[in-house]
Amino acid sequence: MAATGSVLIKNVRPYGEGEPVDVAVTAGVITEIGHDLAAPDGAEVVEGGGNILLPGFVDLHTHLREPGREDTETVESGSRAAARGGYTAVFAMANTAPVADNATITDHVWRLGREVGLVDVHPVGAVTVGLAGEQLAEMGMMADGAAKVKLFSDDGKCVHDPVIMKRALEYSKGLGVLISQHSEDPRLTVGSVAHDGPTAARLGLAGWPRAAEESIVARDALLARDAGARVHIAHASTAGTVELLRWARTQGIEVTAEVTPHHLLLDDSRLETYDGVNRVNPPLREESDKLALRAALAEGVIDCVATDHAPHASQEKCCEFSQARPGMLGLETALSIVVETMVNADLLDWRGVARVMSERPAQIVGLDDQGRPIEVGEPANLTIVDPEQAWTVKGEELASRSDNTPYDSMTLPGTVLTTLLRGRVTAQRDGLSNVTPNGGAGEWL
Ligand SMILES: NC(=O)N[C@@H](CC(=O)O)C(=O)O
Ligand SMILES: [Zn+2]
Repeated sequence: MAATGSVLIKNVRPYGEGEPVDVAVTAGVITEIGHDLAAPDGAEVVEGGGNILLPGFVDLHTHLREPGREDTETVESGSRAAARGGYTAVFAMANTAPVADNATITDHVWRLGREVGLVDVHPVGAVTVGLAGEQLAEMGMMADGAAKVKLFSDDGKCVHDPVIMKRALEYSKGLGVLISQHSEDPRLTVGSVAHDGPTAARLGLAGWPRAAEESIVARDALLARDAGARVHIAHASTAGTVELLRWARTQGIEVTAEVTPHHLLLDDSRLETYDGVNRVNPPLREESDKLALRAALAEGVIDCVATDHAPHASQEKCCEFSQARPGMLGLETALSIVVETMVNADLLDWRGVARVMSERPAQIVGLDDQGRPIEVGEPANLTIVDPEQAWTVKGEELASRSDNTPYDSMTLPGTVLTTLLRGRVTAQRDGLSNVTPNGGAGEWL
């Protein structure tokens, strides 16, 4: 019998640096890193094929849809999608049905995640009851529950009332937790479906102005300053938000921010087809915003990548653009989009990928067992990535229960081969690029 989590990972290059090494794992912890290590008795051997070893990714923004919309995603299907994407921890947003605004629900989601066991599922608690923006939820009860909720958000909706947001920030400081704000002034986005720019005007789509986001980012930075609290900006989407973050940092205000893969790769030129798959909140912006977001991520002004994985049923996405639900899948394609937009553009090296996909998100929420360096004594939350191997996305083949990926039929660079959670293999592709005929990505085992 192999000890729990007893694995020998052969032939991998931590952070893509140096000669390949072996990594031995016992009881979920890295016990040795070196050349030609012998497998401990009964250990599972994972062949790395000379590929890159990174710390497992941490997603601060995942929609798992359980409870309530299990037809589109469950904790299990979303966990599988996460593991295949190289993730070892995800933060499951609170806009479920019922809303995760109390400890009964956050603890329920946490337990479901534990039972599935493919990824650490950290439920996000709602900031306000029912996401209605009027009355603060019992944040303390959720923080003290079994799930030990660390991140709170009304995501999908903005905590719009400044008085409520001020109070929530004060509470979050006292509780040692973090609020992630979906920055959108709802009075500026009534009926809006697309970025407020020339494309939307030409296509006759109601525009969502940059100011709807930026005014809330600025306001919340000031509220955080006055409360002496931290605040996190979900899915930053404009060049102006980048400038505001930069300004806030110069003031010593503790604002962190995430960017989604789709805002790094796509822009509103995608809307020409009126395909509902491209509808998302905040909307795909202009090329200049996209380039500013990439530069900000490289520079560290934006801290991390978060997927905003938002599964929807096909009948909710296939309709006329303005009727389609906003949101797109992200977990299984995030690494590839980061490779395409950041690594292949020489904006990030693999240390940088580890920083934005794993280390910074873990630090931002205060996870002490994720986003750790690949060193002896650290938990073996790891992912092996083949940078040379491309794969073609097929919506219906994804582990997600939904198939609303904007990358359907696209061939993307960079493939996740194996993911390990505390030394246990949670996802594995069959075959490595150097052994798979045609260099195509192998099937998931
Ligand atoms: N991003 C989206 O367009 N949709 C998200 C909510 C959100 O993150 O705003 C969803 O829950 O579907
Ligand atoms: Zn949102």
